[in-house]
Amino acid sequence: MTTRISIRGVARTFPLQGKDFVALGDVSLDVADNEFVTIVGPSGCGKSTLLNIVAGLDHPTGGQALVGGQAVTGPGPDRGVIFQQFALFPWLTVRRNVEFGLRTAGVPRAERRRRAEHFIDLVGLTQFADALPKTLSGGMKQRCAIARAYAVDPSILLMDEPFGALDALTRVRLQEQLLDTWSREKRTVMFVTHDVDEAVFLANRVVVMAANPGRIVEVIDVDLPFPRTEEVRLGPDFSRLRNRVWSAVYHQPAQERKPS
Ligand SMILES: Nc1ncnc2c1ncn2[C@@H]1O[C@H](COP(=O)(O)OP(=O)(O)OP(=O)(O)O)[C@@H](O)[C@H]1O
Repeated sequence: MTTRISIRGVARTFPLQGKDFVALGDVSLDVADNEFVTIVGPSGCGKSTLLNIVAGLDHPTGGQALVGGQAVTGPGPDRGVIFQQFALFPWLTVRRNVEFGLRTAGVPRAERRRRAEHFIDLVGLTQFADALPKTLSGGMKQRCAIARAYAVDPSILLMDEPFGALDALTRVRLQEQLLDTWSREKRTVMFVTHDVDEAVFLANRVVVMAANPGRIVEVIDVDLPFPRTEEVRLGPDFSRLRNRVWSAVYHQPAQERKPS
C-alpha cells in the first residue's frame, strides 16, 4: 500500500515561562492511502498540534510532515480539514456551503452544482439542500461540513473532534454515517478524538498518544470487519480492543504542563 502521509521525527515546542514546552517530542507515523487512522490520548498530548502540522496550519520545530512524498509547507486542496465547530457560513444554504470551495477553485457552475448534489446526497441532506445552517441540528451541520470537505475532492481528510459537541446518540449515528461515506468514497483519514469507543469503531488503526512530551505510545491494529454494524459495536472483539486502547490511554501517569 502506498504511504500517503509520513510524519518523520516531528517535534513542536512552544515558549513557556522563558523555556521551551515540548508539545510534541519526536513523533513518527506513516498513514497509508485510504487508511482510517484515529488518534486518541489525554487532553494536552498534542493531538491537535499534530493534525494542524499535517494540515499545514502549524509548523514543526523539528522533523517534517510529508504528504504524497512532498514536505508540507502550508494548507492545500489535497487536505480537507473538519473541526469540532461546524464552521459553516451562516448566510449560505447547505448547497452553497458545499459549493463554496468549488467556487473559489473556479469550478464551472454546472459542475459545482453536480458535485455539491452528489455529496449532499452522500451525507443524507438532500431534503435540506436549500436550508440555512441555523435551521439544522448539530449533527446535520456536521454532515454538511463533511460534504463540504469532500466536495473539493481532497485525498486526505483531517478531522479534529468533529463529533465532540454532539450528544451520544447523534455521535454514534454520525460515526456510522461517516464510515458509510468513507467506504463508498475512500480517503485517507486522520481523526482526532477523546473518545475510546469512537477511536476503535472508526479505525483501521488507533494511535495512542501521551503527554509531556507529546508522543505516540502505542499503535493498535483494529481487525474488526466492515461494515461496522451495531453487532460489531456490541461484540466481544470490539470490547477486547476498546479495553486495550482504554488501558493504553488511562494508565498513563498524570502529567503537569511544565517547560523542560
Ligand atoms: N499556540 C500555542 N502556544 C502555547 N502552547 C500551545 C499552543 N498550542 C498548543 N499548546 C500546548 O501544547 C499542548 C498540546 O496541545 P494540543 O491542543 O495539541 O493538545 P490536544 O491533545 O489536542 O488537547 P485536547 O484534547 O485538550 O484538545 C498543550 O499543553 C497546549 O497547551
